[in-house]
Amino acid sequence: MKTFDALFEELSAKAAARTPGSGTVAALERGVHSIGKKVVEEAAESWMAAEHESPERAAEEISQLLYQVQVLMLAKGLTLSDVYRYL
Ligand SMILES: N=c1c2ncn([C@@H]3O[C@H](COP(=O)(O)OP(=O)(O)OP(=O)(O)O)[C@@H](O)[C@H]3O)c2ncn1[C@@H]1O[C@H](COP(=O)(O)O)[C@@H](O)[C@H]1O
Repeated sequence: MKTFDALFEELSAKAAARTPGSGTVAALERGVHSIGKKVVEEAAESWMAAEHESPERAAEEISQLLYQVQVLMLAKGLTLSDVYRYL
């Protein structure tokens, strides 16, 4: 099972290598504005799934939110440590 930290490592490597075919690389090329909208979209879908759907569906939407948050971090050049220091 993939963890938050392992996913960030994977996405960082793909961003650095500009891996062809990577959706993450494509999202980074679209930029912060586009990624920000995906964060908001997935946050709303997580909320709606939590209110109206099953725990499994909520978990699926939340996983997509976590992914989009990591893409936003990469777009801003942030590391996990940059964020964790505020937890
Ligand atoms: N966890 C995710 C993940 N969650 C969501 N998404 C993408 O985020 C987008 C949002 O999904 P939506 O629900 O909005 O679906 P959609 O409306 O059909 O998609 P869009 O039209 O918005 O693209 C989709 O295009 C998904 O591909 C993800 N893309 C990648 N990952 C992970 O990131 C890794 C690297 O991915 P690549 O960079 O594509 O190789 C993968 O191995 C996965 O583990």
